[in-house]
Amino acid sequence: MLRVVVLISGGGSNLAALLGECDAPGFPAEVVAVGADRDAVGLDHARARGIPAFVVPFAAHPDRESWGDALVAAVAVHEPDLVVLSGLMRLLPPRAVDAFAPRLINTHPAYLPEFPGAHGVRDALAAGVTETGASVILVDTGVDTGAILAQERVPVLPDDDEATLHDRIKPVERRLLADVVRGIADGTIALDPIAASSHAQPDPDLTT
Ligand SMILES: Nc1nc2c(c(=O)[nH]1)N[C@@H](CN(C=O)c1ccc(C(=O)N[C@@H](CCC(=O)O)C(=O)O)cc1)CN2
Ligand SMILES: NCC(=O)N[C@@H]1O[C@H](COP(=O)([O-])[O-])[C@@H](O)[C@H]1O
Repeated sequence: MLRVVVLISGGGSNLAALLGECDAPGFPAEVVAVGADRDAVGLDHARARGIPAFVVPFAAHPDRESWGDALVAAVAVHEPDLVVLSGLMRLLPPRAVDAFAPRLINTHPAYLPEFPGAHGVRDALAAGVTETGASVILVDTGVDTGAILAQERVPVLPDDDEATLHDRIKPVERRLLADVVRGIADGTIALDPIAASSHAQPDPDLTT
């Protein structure tokens, strides 16, 4: 059984969907803990199931690296086989990436490398594209520059706003994430340390 720690920042709807997948008989993974960089309401999805929930407040640390070190320590307690960033709205500093990679993945609501960053849905709308997507990637020291493990196109409709488009993207994200976690657990997806190496140029902002 693959031991998974999920990290979030917000409502955790994608976490809730993964928890539901884990309930299915034969699903080869279990969420053993959920963490956040702030007091995220989504942690209640874990608490309601008796799954350990923890907060490592970014604001409580003098800099990103020290926050990252504290996060690594809090995650390591749970001895994960895989760390899933599912709505963690905080860039991990290089030491934290290196502590977890290549068993570190992220879901993003865009068809990477299109629209990376904190506002992928908003940016797709602003660009006026007729399609965007969802992606699951390995996490490296860049911003959404890791190897792509799964992605799928999602249409943008003329009357979409950020909420309606994001609501169309999320179910695709959830399915892709479940498929990737299942694939990692059953060995059909190999997390290649080379592919996951920090080949990206570290984002200079990551050390602030
Ligand atoms: N080292 C990495 N860490 C993280 C990555 C990554 O690719 N490399 N992905 C993010 C998730 N994400 C996009 O998928 C993302 C989230 C947040 C940001 C960002 O700029 N955050 C700001 C704070 C924004 C805020 O407070 O609202 C920051 O960290 O300073 C960019 C991309 C997870 N971590
Ligand atoms: N760049 C990172 C990013 O935008 N992540 C996105 O935040 C949402 C979290 O929703 P949730 O808290 O309801 O699961 C998800 O769509 C996730 O892909």
